[in-house]
Amino acid sequence: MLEAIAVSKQFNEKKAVDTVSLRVAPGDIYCLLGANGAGKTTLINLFLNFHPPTTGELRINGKDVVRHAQEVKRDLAYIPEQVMLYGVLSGLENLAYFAELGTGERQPLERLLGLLHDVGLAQDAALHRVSTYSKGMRQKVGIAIAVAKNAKALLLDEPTSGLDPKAANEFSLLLRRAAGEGCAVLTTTHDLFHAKQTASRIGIMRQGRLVAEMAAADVSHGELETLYLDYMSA
Ligand SMILES: Nc1ncnc2c1ncn2[C@@H]1O[C@H](COP(=O)(O)OP(=O)(O)OP(=O)(O)O)[C@@H](O)[C@H]1O
Repeated sequence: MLEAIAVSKQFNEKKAVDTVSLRVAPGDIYCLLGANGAGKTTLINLFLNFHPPTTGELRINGKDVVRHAQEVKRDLAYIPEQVMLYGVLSGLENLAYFAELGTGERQPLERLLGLLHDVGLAQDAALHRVSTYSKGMRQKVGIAIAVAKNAKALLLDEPTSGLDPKAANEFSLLLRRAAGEGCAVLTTTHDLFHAKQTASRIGIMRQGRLVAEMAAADVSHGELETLYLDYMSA
């Protein structure tokens, strides 16, 4: 469970996040939409405890992310726009390293290969250096790391930007699978189509505020686009 409770973040004169409350239950995929500068990344970074909120509270599985930073880290996985992996290591070696870092235990080779297979990374590719990978392949290793860690909460910042439609679709399926295993997923995106395809809930941010929330099933692609543009021009 991810919870933001009346969270604000002020940077000097700028209120980047303004009194935002939201909740992402286990099994939910919550997509945050909003124009450049709306505050989406800042909200993700607050959950990651990259900086503390000015007011309000953020909780992961009921624990305050600032006061219980170490415990929360164990439950959490993060996939930024560019997944940070060691380029000189293979996908398999990266997974082995980060899975051990995340769980404190060395993972058996069969499990690691199984995870990479499950996220759709071919075995020969898994043995190549990550520096030769496409963005989509790096994202797959990122998801495999999150699954290996048994993350209860998954945060993603524009994960599908720059992915081709097939890779973006595969990525959506992987997110759904992670959610199906009980993970609470919060992701930002500029891609309305991806949001509608992937999310169970959609939120729209504008100038730091969460101005709309809806169940993805309650809107068509067209309605979501109209609603989004209405909010952006309001
Ligand atoms: N560390 C910082 N110091 C000062 N201002 C910041 C900082 N981080 C973000 N901001 C400001 O906060 C506002 C929200 O930025 P944020 O990156 O959260 O927006 P966003 O919705 O993620 O935008 P984008 O879609 O372009 O990624 C912007 O006006 C930005 O300039």
